[in-house]
Amino acid sequence: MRTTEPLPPIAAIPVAPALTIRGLSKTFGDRVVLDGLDLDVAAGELVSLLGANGSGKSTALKCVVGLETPSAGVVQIEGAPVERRAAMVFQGIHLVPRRSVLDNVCAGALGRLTWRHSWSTWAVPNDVREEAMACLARVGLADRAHDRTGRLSGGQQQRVAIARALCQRAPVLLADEPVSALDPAAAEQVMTLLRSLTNDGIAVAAVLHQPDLARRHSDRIVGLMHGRIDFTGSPRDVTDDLIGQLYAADRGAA
Ligand SMILES: Nc1ncnc2c1ncn2[C@@H]1O[C@H](COP(=O)(O)OP(=O)(O)OP(=O)(O)O)[C@@H](O)[C@H]1O
Repeated sequence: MRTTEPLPPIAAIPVAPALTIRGLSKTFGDRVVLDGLDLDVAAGELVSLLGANGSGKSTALKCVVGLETPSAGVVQIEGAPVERRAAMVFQGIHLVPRRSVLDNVCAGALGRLTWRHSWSTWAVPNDVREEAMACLARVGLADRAHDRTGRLSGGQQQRVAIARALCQRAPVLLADEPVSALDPAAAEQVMTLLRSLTNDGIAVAAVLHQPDLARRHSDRIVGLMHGRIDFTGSPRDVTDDLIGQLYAADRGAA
């Protein structure tokens, strides 16, 4: 099922979704990468974004989290401007390997600490360390809190990155190819974890290159083509044909 119908304007939405994107556009030079993207993700929903290389998936997430500045459009979290309220995990994980697992998770709280606190652990208040420990317990790694992060496997490090995102207390978690570098068992574990976060009311948007994982773990799958939504539907409705068309039609966009 293809949907080309635009989503309603923000003013007409009775209860704001966790994440609302309207008319999001991004150009790099004369290249249009996002072309009026509309997307909602509800609290407690996991939405997977599929699309060929270059279709604009990562750019869309970066615009939400503030790593790119949109050329046009509106992004809101719970009906308000974004302001650091979306957390992001990446394929490349982006932890500090020499620091302890707990230090890395505490870093998620840095955005809300005063200038007197710093990356140094002794300056991190006890309540933040306790919260970071709870986030680590949530991802099943409390027993590794004092290990050097670089000693953990890729799948474990991705779970630490998710714990750091939880420590940010963001209602929206964006995951850009979170399992692309992982073996199948670790990928399954990370997707199961992301899925479980929706039970806590977190809205999750994940860019994936694995349609099977998307089908098994998502509430909704969105296909992106040339920076616009090509289709959106439940995993049951997103057929192999539809996915095949998504990748075939966009071939060469990257
Ligand atoms: N900072 C940038 N400057 C110029 N072009 C960029 C920049 N970032 C992204 N692009 C271009 O925008 C297009 C979309 O990139 P994006 O990373 O969003 O695609 P994607 O759908 O996530 O692809 P992939 O699946 O390969 O990660 C690509 O052609 C890319 O080269």
